[in-house]
Amino acid sequence: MSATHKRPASSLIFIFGGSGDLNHRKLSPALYNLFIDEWMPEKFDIVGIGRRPYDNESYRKHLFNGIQQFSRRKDDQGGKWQVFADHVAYLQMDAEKEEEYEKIAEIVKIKEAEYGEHPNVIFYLAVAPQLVPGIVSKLGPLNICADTKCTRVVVEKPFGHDLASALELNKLLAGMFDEKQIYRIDHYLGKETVQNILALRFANALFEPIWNRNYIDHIQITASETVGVEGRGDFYESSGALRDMVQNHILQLLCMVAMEAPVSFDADEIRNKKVDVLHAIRKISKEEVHKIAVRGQYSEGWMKGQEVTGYRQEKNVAADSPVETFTAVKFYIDNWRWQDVPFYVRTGKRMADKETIVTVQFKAAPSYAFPPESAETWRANRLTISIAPEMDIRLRFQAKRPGQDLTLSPVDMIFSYQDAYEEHEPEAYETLLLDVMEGNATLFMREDQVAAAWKVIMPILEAWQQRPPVDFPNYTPGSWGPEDSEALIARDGRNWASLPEPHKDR
Ligand SMILES: NC(=O)C1=CN([C@@H]2O[C@H](COP(=O)(O)OP(=O)(O)OC[C@H]3O[C@@H](n4cnc5c(N)ncnc54)[C@H](OP(=O)(O)O)[C@@H]3O)[C@@H](O)[C@H]2O)C=CC1
Ligand SMILES: O=C1O[C@H](COP(=O)(O)O)[C@@H](O)[C@H](O)[C@H]1O
Repeated sequence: MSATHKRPASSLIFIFGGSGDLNHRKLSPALYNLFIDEWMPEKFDIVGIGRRPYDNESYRKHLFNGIQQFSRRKDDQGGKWQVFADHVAYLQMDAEKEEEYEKIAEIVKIKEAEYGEHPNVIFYLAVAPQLVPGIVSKLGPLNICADTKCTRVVVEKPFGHDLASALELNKLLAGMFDEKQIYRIDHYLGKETVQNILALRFANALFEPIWNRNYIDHIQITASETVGVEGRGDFYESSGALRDMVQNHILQLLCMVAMEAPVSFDADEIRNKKVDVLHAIRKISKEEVHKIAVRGQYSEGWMKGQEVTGYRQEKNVAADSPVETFTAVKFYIDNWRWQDVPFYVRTGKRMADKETIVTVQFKAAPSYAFPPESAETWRANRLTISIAPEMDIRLRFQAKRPGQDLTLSPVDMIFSYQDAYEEHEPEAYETLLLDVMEGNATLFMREDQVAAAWKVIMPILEAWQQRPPVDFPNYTPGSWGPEDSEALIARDGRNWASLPEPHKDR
């Protein structure tokens, strides 16, 4: 997130996992769109790495197929794809074999000679987390990494499997690279609407005075998905919703909502402010986990007229899997701004709707002169930040309904990206890849942030591991998760907010 972007210096990008799903769906489309928008460097090359037997031509075809399915621009843009594809090559190698890394060193030498300069050399590790330490330790001896200015390594989430493995991975990376070279990616931070939380809070004088425990009743974050694990059973069995979504995306969203004002947009300043929030999250004791955290797993059932399998019937999933596909947690942040304000978060697969939203529920008016029957009062003021797929911000307040009776109803003031701007917003990975090429780490995770986020969830993970679930599967596809999730918030006299339909009460 630079104040202004400039076209990056020449870049040579190696994508470990070049034959994988993430590259097919997200990375290649993002690089293609950056190329069309003229953000790619004048001199660049992309080398996809994998064991599958592609040659350059079949690999480019495979990537174009991904563009047609997943890119925001799905065609060749009048021949631009062909020009872009000339910069793409495939390197078939087994990343677990040290001797094969010479091929990488060779390509770097060739490209240096071709460009007439030392390019940014970027290693994007789009592979399963268990491969990461091996790759990192084999890149070191190539000595390409010694150039701290130009060489960068991008590590996909999940960063480690738990606190201990994350610390170990950090140690390994620190032995090979300078912290400035390491880009721990969390694609939520590249989303326009997530970045806009900072603009909303800190570029307006309007919200910040009331953005605290005196005016805010509670905050909710929902990241629900309608998809199941979609062939990723192998990965998901060692993950689960808490590791997959809460440790990273949701805690990062929570930090954006709860952090103090930064004094600048310097990468470390923003990251310091965010890590302060993680450190202030109230430590959860194992004994209270069952009171503040809920887990769920989807059964087989129906969604939108289609029969869908249960999690335990997915490919590569154990028939008695204890892995959660849903979780809801109540956090508290022990600092002056947020003392005793609950943050309810929930995420799950195969839920009723795809929505990522932050809801800021303000307290009720202190005294209500209107007749009590005129309206429900406590939900009157609410700010809803829709991150995806809707991209808008809605401020809800009470208004008098037209007519002779004194009846109030909530109305929404809406800022919609689509209506407000003609420009198409870039995909998260476009922003993040451009930042990597430019060497800007503001939207990436620092090692202490990753560790602090693991510390927050470790008590839950440990308690759940000690007590396997007895009621799985416990929610049906197309629902809002297990009943316990409703109970978690209802016990506090509140309920989950879903995306408001504009003016539905009219
Ligand atoms: N898919 C997604 O939407 C998202 C994925 N991520 C993260 O990205 C990472 C990759 O995920 P995804 O793309 O889905 O996984 P895939 O299973 O689709 O891809 C794994 C990749 O790793 C490569 N690979 C595995 N073993 C080796 C080896 N020994 N040598 C060389 N290459 C190897 C595979 O290549 P080959 O089989 O050719 O050897 C393949 O390209 C994960 O950490 C995931 O959490 C993060 C956000 C979203
Ligand atoms: O990182 C991940 O995120 C996706 C959800 O991303 P979104 O941008 O579509 O909200 C999730 O499906 C996946 O399990 C997880 O690994």
